[in-house]
Amino acid sequence: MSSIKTALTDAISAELGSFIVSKSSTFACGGTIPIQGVSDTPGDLKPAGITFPFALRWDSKYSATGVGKLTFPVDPTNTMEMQNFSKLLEECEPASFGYKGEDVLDETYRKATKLDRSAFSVDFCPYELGIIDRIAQILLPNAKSDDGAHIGSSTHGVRAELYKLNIYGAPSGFFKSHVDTPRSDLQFGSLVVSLPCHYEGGQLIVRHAGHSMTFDWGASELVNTSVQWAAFYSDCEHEVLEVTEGNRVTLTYNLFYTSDIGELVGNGPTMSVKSLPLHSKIQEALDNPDFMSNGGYLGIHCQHAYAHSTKEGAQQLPGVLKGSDMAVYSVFQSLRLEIEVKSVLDSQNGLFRDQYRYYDDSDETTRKKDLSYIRRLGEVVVTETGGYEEPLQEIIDEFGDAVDVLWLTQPRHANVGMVHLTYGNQAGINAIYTYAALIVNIPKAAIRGRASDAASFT
Ligand SMILES: O=C(O)CCC(=O)C(=O)O
Ligand SMILES: [Fe+2]
Repeated sequence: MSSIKTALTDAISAELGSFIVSKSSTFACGGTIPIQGVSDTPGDLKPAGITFPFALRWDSKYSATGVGKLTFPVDPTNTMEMQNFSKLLEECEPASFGYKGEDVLDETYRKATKLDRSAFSVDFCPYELGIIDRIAQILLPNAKSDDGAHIGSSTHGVRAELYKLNIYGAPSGFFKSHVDTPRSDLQFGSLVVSLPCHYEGGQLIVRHAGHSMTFDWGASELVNTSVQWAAFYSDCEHEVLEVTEGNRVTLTYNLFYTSDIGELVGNGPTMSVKSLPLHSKIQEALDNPDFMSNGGYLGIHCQHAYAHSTKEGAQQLPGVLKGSDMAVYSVFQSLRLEIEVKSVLDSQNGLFRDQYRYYDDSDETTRKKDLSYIRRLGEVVVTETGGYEEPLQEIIDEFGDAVDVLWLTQPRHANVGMVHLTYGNQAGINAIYTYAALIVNIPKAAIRGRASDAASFT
């Protein structure tokens, strides 16, 4: 690789690195909604951003009517209400969690109780209170290109689906670090709503790419008088620390994309793409005829997980790119470079090392390079071609195009993207992982600045 190319690539990589870090801080958001007044009058207008006390009702075997009722905020001085609260605690069941496709009960991993949504109803609506609009603004940036068109030619809204009521009680309710299992390819996140009721501990910690956000609702003086909430991308690791006093009562919602809702919502913070240092670093490289003079591909592995190997998941991309992925996509798109989300075969785990290398004649120094195997998104490639423990060239060739990609970041989230037969001691089926990545087509120096005429991948 020429030294100019190396210098320019390093400059882009460094800038891209800090850009991803800065944009990676958008992975969770939260808020507080005070509860005021006592109005139960239908049609009484609630002032914006404020809600009235609300009731939870549940199927109760203790109640003569078959229905238990508790009003939030819970008043600890009201003996009747405290009795209702005790009944609720007794009638909740142990909460399981998903592990390798199974529902598992294991108190060393999660100690909490739950009511399924079919067993309760609650007079609380996150849409009415603006929570869902806020999530759409922050977590779905709906990036726009220069001409104002939405990326992926669609705008996305948020649909929140009530999932469970959970109680994490003292002395030791908790949920160890995990990621949530998406319930469909359209699920992108989770919303947790903490109902007003005294407790301590039980901090929710959400992590992504070296950043972490802590929601310590129990420590807030508003814990008794406000609804507090947090939403985050499903692929972000999170945990609930031990509750040391009281009961932490939450509603959880699964968050889904809705597609093509026009211009009604989603006009969240728009980035001024052209003023970004990353934009000028790439422009500088493109202006230099010695940078990738014969054209080629730049690759940026996605920082978030996507359902990139299913048809439904792939149909949503690139419109549903999250946080920093959408930001990076927008920068390259604003430079009028052809950029696509692609499925990349895992070539990092020594599978192809040494076997599949070639010499790049265009470089003065003959250096060995790894080829990347790239394909459109949306399906698991199944081949009956057999291999030994390690996949052979002919298997890999069935996956897609072998391309020389200049990678700027490391892979992160793997999906099974290809399966093939194995022989050896025992015949079987082997899975090869794929990663979702942004692949940018850099035109030859001679035609840069004009519309790219580069061919796209198959
Ligand atoms: O209660 C919380 O803050 C988070 C709960 C959670 O992670 C879950 O239900 O999957
Ligand atoms: Fe979770």
